[in-house]
Amino acid sequence: MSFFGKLKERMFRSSSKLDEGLDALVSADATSALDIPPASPAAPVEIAKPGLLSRLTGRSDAPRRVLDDAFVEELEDLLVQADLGVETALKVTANIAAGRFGRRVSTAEIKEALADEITRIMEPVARPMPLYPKRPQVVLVVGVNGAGKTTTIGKLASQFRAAGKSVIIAAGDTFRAAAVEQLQVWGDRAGVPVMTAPEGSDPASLAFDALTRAQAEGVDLLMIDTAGRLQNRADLMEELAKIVRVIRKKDPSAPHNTLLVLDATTGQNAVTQVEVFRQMANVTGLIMTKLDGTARGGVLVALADRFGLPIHAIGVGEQIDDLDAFDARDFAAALTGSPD
Ligand SMILES: Nc1nc2c(ncn2[C@@H]2O[C@H](COP(=O)(O)OP(=O)(O)OP(=O)(O)O)[C@@H](O)[C@H]2O)c(=O)[nH]1
Repeated sequence: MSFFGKLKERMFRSSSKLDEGLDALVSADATSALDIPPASPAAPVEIAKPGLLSRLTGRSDAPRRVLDDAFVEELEDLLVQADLGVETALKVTANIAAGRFGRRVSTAEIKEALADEITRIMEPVARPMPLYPKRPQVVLVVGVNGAGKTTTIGKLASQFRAAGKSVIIAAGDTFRAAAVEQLQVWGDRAGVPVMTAPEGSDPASLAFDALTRAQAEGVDLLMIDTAGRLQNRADLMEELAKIVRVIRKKDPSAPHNTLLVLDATTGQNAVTQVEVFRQMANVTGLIMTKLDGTARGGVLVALADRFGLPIHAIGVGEQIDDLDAFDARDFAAALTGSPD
């Protein structure tokens, strides 16, 4: 199945609030759409004519609604509810209204305009994780507990292996035995060695050992998992800083990527997480998990608009191949329910 097909099917298994909301927005006024005069005499008159005439003229008899102040306000509200965030919602709505204000618009036109706006915001950030000739390339993976770090590392490792790269994983969340075990399971699935350390031991020392081994073996990629206990921010910050300090003793240019894994189902909370982790680490890219089965994917638009950080991939399921490259137009189409 195509990326779009899979994304659309999975993203909206739980139904898109945005898609349905847009339908409701326009049809809310549909009965009166035929009777309302255009707001501005200069505006083109687009009166829906049902039946034969509309078919002969090629015009759609889909419901239309005048794009007026009330419509703009409702659209803003809808976008805020869809997790785009207030700032982005206002900007996107203003851009859609520009040039259309006072005109009758159909749902299809609004969806297309919205998809275009979202694509414009997302296109610059839709970037795969860069691969460098530098060996080993050190990839630090950060994010709160449960965001999907372990799963994402497993999926990424599997994709890198399939692309012919050699990979080592370091299980840096040494405080949770279950997290280490889980990573080992993913390592086995991906066919990648996982380096572990005794429970409660120093993750920085594990990272150092893992980099030493990766250098000795000439491995292409070293992926370092980290803890995600945000409850004690100062400790976590120190832990991440120490990992970076220590691996830089072996390679001053490391880490080459710091990936922040975010859970789409947390909605606007993801914005706070980006802010917090950017203070703790030099985040170079994002991976958004659990886009399947959530109607909260709109937060990605807010993140792109606000931070401009590359979105390397999205998680659309729990299986090893459920990690896809991020495609701006496909995402916008899936989110708004506009045609592919
Ligand atoms: N539906 C779905 N579930 C996912 C996805 N990614 C991860 N999960 C699930 O989310 C849960 C948490 O994922 P983990 O990979 O354990 O998250 P973590 O960030 O490593 O969490 P800790 O191990 O607690 O630090 C697991 O049940 C995963 O199967 C995804 O893209 N879609």
